Parts: sequence; C-alpha cells; structure tokens
Amino acid sequence: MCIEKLRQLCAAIEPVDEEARTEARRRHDQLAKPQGALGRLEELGARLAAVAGACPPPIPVNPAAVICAGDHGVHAQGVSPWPQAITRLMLENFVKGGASANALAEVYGATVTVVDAGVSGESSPSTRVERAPVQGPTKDLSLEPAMANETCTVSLSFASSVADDLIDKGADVIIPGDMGIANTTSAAALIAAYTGKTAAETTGRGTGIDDQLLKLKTEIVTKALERHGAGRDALTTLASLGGLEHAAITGLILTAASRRVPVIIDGVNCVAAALAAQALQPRSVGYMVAGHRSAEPGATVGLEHLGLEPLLDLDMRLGEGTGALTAYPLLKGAAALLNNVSTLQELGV
Ligand SMILES: Cc1cc2ncn([C@H]3O[C@H](COP(=O)(O)O)[C@@H](O)[C@H]3O)c2cc1C
Ligand SMILES: O=C(O)c1cccnc1
Repeated sequence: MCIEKLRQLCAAIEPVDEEARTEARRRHDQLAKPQGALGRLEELGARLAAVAGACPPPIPVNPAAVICAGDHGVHAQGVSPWPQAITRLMLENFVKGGASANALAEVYGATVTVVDAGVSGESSPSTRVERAPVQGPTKDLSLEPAMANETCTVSLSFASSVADDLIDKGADVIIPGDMGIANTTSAAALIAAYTGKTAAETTGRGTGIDDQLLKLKTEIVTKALERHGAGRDALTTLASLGGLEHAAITGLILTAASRRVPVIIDGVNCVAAALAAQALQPRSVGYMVAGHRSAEPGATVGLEHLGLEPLLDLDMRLGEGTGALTAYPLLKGAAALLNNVSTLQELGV
C-alpha cells in the first residue's frame, strides 16, 4: 500500500455515533431492572450502539478471528527462551485447528483466518494461509529499523484486504490475534514509544523469562528506543519497532473501524497495534473493545493510554486472540440486552 492508500483508509474512519450511545444509555434506564443494575454490560451495549450507529445495536453472530504471524530479527538477542521455528509450527497448528485460539473460536462460533505476515521459512503449498507479499523475519530493532515504512504499509494493507473480505462476507466482529516468537519485545518498544513510558514500565516476561533475561530484554528495548523511539511519526514508529504481525493487526483494526465493525483488542501485541492505529487515526479507538487485561505490564500501560477498560482480568498471557475470544460472548450479551429486554413501561409500571 502506498502511503496515500493508508491515508485514505484513515480518512474513511468516521467518529462513532454519540447520539446512538446516549440513546442506548437512556434505553437501559427504561428497561425492566433497576437503573445501572447490569453494570459494565450497559456501557458495553452503549459502546456497540455508538459503533453501529444504531440503538439497539445488532447482536453479533459472525465473529471472525484473524491470527497474524510474523518472525522477529530481535530474537537473535536472546530475548525469548523459545526457538524462532515455533512461530511456523504454531502457524501450521492454527491451520490444523490445534491451538488454544482454535478451541475457543470453535466453541464461540468464530471463524479462524490465518495470516502469514512474514514467518521465516516456507510453508507446504497445501497450508491454508493468507500469505502477505513480504518476507520475514524483520531486522533486529535494537540495531536498525525493523522494516522500511513501505514494507510496513504493504503488511498493513494486505491485512486490511483480508478484513474487508471477511466483512463483505458477513463478519460482524473482528478479533485479531498474534503469533511471533520474541514479539513481546517489539510490543514493549512500541508501547513505550507511543505512550512516552520507559522500557522498564512496558517490558514483561513474555512467555516466561527469569530476572536475568528480563534485565537483558529491558536493556534491548531501551536501546531500541534510544535509536528510534520518541519523536517519530506514527508510521515510522510502527515500522522501526514493530513486527510484521503488529503492522497487519493495525490494518485489521483500522479496517474494522472504517467499516463500523467492532474490534476486540487482545493482549500486549494487539494493544501495541491498537496504539499504532490510534496514532494513525485517533477516531479508530471508538471502535475498539478491550477484551482483557494481559498479565504483561505493557498491556495495562497501553490500555490506559487508549482510555479503554478491559472486560476481563483472568491472568491470561498467551496472545493468539485468546483473551479477546474469551470476551466475545459478553458483546453478544450486551447487545441482546438492549434488543430483547422489555421496558418498565411495557410492563405497565
Ligand atoms: C507454543 C507457544 C504458543 C504461543 N501462542 C502464543 N504465544 C505467544 O508467545 C510469543 C511471545 O512471547 P516471547 O516474546 O516471550 O517470545 C508470541 O508468539 C505470542 O503470540 C505462544 C508462545 C509459544 C511458545
Ligand atoms: O499479552 C499477551 O497477549 C502475551 C503475553 C505473553 C506472550 N505472548 C502474548
């Protein structure tokens, strides 16, 4: 995608509908229950009304999980205990249906689309993935920009077309997920750059590293921020510090927003992409629902910056879209309440 196309995508995002939100809040106060008794489900319903521009909002029935996978040059610095080859093995596992994300998607009725945003090595021709026209892994972000701005826009644009296709076919909620060994290092750097926080505040244990490795990882993020942190434009920051899956997830988020479809934000990698989307087009935040609070510290820092309160806090720290998938039924419930509960007036009160 040339920069101009990215600009067009951002420009196509309208503000969410504040009148529909107000109407939903008013309707909740009239339903056959004490005012406010459905707690945060009421505000979630109002948010869905604002996204759809309608009160009551449609009840979602066709959620689409889109798992974006990419490999990272910074893996060479020893920031993850896992070999890079796990990314491709998991990509194939998503296609076979054997990952945690698949189990949750199956039970909640979500389709799973797998995007190879730049995984090292070759997949067998029979593997059913959407293959982005870029080569992974990224460069080592602690030494040089992870990718060129142009590569970043190609990845973003490719995922954007995947989301457009899914929405054209009836998807009514987009649930991005990530896979990429070492990507929590990249996410920590992105979150620090977009929020102005330090590496120490955003860097966490990822798949589960010890204190010594956490110290090294934090130093790597600090180094990356010194090289290409604050003061860059939104796209250059994403390209310099992000992974190809972060760029792709940013494309999914912006596209969902441009189509007035809610997008559920998962853990630290999706939060990093959500911050990129916010920096590119602040109006996109109105279309986001924070699925859960990941145990990774950068996730909380990022959600605060986005002004989003996560629905769930289950100590999850996996990624793949698992936290967002777990939160999905709450969106169905919140919309169903606004659609199907009688008003006190209808009961003759
Ligand atoms: C088997 C396996 C499955 C995963 N599914 C998601 N992740 C998660 O862990 C990785 C990031 O952690 P770090 O930065 O510490 O490498 C990402 O792939 C993320 O999606 C997984 C990790 C592993 C090992
Ligand atoms: O927050 C997440 O989604 C996460 C945390 C650790 C490793 N991978 C993903």
